[in-house]
Amino acid sequence: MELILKYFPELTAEQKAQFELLQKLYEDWNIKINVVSRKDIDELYLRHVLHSLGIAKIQSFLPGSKILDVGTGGGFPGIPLAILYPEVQFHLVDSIGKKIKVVAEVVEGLQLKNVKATNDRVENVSGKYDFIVSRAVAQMETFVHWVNGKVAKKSLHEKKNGILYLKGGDLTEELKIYRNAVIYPLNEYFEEDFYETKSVVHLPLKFKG
Ligand SMILES: C[S@@+](CC[C@H](N)C(=O)[O-])C[C@H]1O[C@@H](n2cnc3c(N)ncnc32)[C@H](O)[C@@H]1O
Repeated sequence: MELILKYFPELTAEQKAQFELLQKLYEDWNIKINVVSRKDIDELYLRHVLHSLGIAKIQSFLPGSKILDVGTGGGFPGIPLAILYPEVQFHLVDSIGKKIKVVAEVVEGLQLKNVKATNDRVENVSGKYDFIVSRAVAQMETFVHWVNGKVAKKSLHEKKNGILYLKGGDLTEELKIYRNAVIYPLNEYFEEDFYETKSVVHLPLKFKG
């Protein structure tokens, strides 16, 4: 928890309490439905919560904006971002029902009012979003195909509407067809070794009506 405060010192008392509660909620739910590995539960804040919040260091979300988290699994990056931005609407989607069950329980435990969780493949989701966030779900080319047509026309943020994807390792090959993709290394924001090879990829997407 200190790790979160180290990089996000301006949390409200409610946000601090919500971030703190995450450990217990995931420990309890993981016993019933395994969504996070044991090792990752022990390092929940380093590997999941802070990593998710890396997106906020690249682009902070404006009140009223809409964010889609594709393949959210147990709720990453969507849930930590929803705690950080209570006035932003988050839609968390996963094709596996038991994962969405955990997400729904964690959302209830935290009393988050800005999260909708849907059990479906993202290809079946309609709606327009300012940004589509994700981690560890698919190669960029497949992902772009899935989310085509789900980006809102008007860009209100500093960065153009599109994808903000948490990726690791060398992305040269994967991104070579996307000349407008920008890689933001997270080791410029977080000093822990875990972030040495991690980054956020911003890929603006054109609106398709
Ligand atoms: C490796 S997990 C990552 C979970 C989470 N994003 C994280 O980083 O902890 C990939 C998740 O993507 C989901 N997924 C894969 N293809 C999907 C699709 N087309 N639509 C929705 N969810 C999908 C899987 O069910 C799985 O929960």
